[in-house]
Amino acid sequence: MDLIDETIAAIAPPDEAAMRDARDHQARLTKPPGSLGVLEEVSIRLAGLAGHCPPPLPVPAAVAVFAADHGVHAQGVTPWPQEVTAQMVANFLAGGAVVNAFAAQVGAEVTVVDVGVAAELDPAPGLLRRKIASGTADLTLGPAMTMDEARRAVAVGIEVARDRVSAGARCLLTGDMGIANTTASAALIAAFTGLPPERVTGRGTGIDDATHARKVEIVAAGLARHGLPAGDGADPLEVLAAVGGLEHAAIAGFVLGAAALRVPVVLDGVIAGAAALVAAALCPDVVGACVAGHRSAEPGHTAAIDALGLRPLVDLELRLGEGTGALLALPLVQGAVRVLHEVATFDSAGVSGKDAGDL
Ligand SMILES: O=C(O)c1ccc[n+]([C@@H]2O[C@H](COP(=O)([O-])O)[C@@H](O)[C@H]2O)c1
Ligand SMILES: Cc1cc2nc[nH]c2cc1C
Repeated sequence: MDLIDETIAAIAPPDEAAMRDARDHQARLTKPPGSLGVLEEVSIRLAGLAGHCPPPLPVPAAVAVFAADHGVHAQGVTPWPQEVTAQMVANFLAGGAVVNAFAAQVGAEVTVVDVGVAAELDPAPGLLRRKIASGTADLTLGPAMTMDEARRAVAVGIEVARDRVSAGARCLLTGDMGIANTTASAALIAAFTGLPPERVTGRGTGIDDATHARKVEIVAAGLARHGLPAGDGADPLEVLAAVGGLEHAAIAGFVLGAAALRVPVVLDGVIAGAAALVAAALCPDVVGACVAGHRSAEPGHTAAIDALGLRPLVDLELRLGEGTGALLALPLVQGAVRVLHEVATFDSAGVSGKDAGDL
């Protein structure tokens, strides 16, 4: 068995008994039942993932920003030059990007992973050089990746998840950087959900109506070129190789790796949503490890998290990527679990429950 198969084999469904314990415990805490809304559901899901209640506090946290370039950039789907990918990687490493500010705000470690940046990057502290290829090929002309490249990029993500957890992380967050990657994301989301390109293709970093119309055409052409959506029997890795990016592949692996280790993974925006669809197609139980950090402004992101059955914690019209939406959600996830550890029960605190018979 290779690393991908071994990782998938290690993923199991949520532990129902632990979820029941968490639900019962929530009902005994000194608050009206259900008053923490969606956060109660998060705490119950994380108990199911851990296999016991309370689950470990998701502290410390580590965000991995997977960076890669895209051959479909040549089709004019984004106003930004491709070299911005490498330039932003340098900015992340210098500590000057929004991801750095938000990570500092919530005490998360930042790792940047070059899984497919077109330019050669010099060694730097905080940079993992795991380049599989110097960007993908143009998905409208042929497969974006070979199957071997796709598998090796997924393996990179699995290894990064494993290494961050070995280094002590108890919560993983996805991040991405890749000019043109919202086009590949839209193609993946259309391929996995069956929704038409116009429903899942957004404006990415910001494009005018004419460029958006062209982007929808490019997504449609890419899907047609590869016979997608291919239906239930399709190999998810073939779909990934056909229209995905190297960072999508690595993030799919990162999600699989987190799920195998039963460590929660907070998903960022549309790129993570597309990658999580790949991971869930490979192994539906990965969803038990996933928390949707936020809802991105990209329409395809809502389609992806709906298909995964996930509810976003933060909804601020963000469309940056880098892991920024996941980082903003992190204190919510941590607070949800801390409640199970620290809040007194009605019995222990001597607080009266509702009178029997009251409505
Ligand atoms: O996370 C999101 O939902 C998101 C939405 C729009 C844009 N982005 C970021 O913007 C870049 C891709 O945008 P584009 O327009 O070049 O496809 C890439 O670096 C992403 O991290 C990210
Ligand atoms: C400046 C810039 C920063 C980004 N961060 C993530 N994607 C990005 C795209 C651009 C263009």
